[in-house]
Amino acid sequence: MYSVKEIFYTLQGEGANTGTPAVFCRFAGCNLWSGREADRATAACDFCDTDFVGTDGPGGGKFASPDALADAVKDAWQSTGSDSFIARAIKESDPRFVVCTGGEPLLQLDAPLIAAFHARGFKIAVETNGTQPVPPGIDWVCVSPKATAPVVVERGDELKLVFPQREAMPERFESLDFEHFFLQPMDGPTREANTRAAVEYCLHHPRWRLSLQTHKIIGIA
Ligand SMILES: C[S@@+](CC[C@H](N)C(=O)[O-])C[C@H]1O[C@@H](n2cnc3c(N)ncnc32)[C@H](O)[C@@H]1O
Ligand SMILES: Nc1nc2[nH]cc(C(=O)O)c2c(=O)[nH]1
Ligand code: SF4
Ligand SMILES: [Mg+2]
Repeated sequence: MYSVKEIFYTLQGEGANTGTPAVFCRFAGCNLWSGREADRATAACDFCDTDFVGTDGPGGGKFASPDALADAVKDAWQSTGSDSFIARAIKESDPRFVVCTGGEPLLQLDAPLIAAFHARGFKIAVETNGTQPVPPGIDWVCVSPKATAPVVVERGDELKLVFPQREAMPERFESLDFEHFFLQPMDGPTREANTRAAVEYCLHHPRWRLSLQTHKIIGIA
């Protein structure tokens, strides 16, 4: 059984794949925060910008099998919500991309679900907090470490650090085995100052690049 908050089709807004069309599969639940505001101040991760509680979002639900969830993701591919726009011809040969996020997706994403996505022609990306081992077969691994939480994932495609975090400064991570290193300004009341600080850090440490949450800038999901 998989618990999914929401499934939606949009452009990846962050990191090296920014601008890439993808189905987002947002799994419910996280090991670093309950998702309740009352617990935020004492949570291991206290700046989360996401509602991942329950299964009540668009396309969300409880899925009894890998095939059921992978079919729902496939049905969401190219579902733009504006059907009158153009007649859509979905080519089986087109690349398909699913971003598994949450919540913490690696509490639920397992080998049978990876196989079910691949069987439907999807490349699979994951957005993870790095505290859970990554199962084999995932095509793109994005790790976003959180201050006090132990990181067990030491390699991947991109390391995307929300900045600044007092106990997770970039120097702690730059010896890990990632292809891309990004700083993403922490959204919230100090977002503008955080953005200026991230720009400054990248200018002084050029192996780090800036990741903006472009979907928020342009007002898409
Ligand atoms: C909501 S998390 C879900 C996936 C996973 N639990 C994780 O933390 O990577 C998706 C991405 O949003 C980032 N994020 C969460 N809250 C943020 C905030 N306030 N500002 C900027 N990025 C944030 C996370 O660091 C992560 O890269
Ligand atoms: N457009 C868009 N891109 C994203 N990249 C990572 C997201 C996430 O919440 O994991 C996200 C999201 O919520 N929307
Ligand atoms: S680890 Fe990810 S999903 Fe969990 S609270 Fe932090 S940002 Fe949100
Ligand atoms: Mg998001």
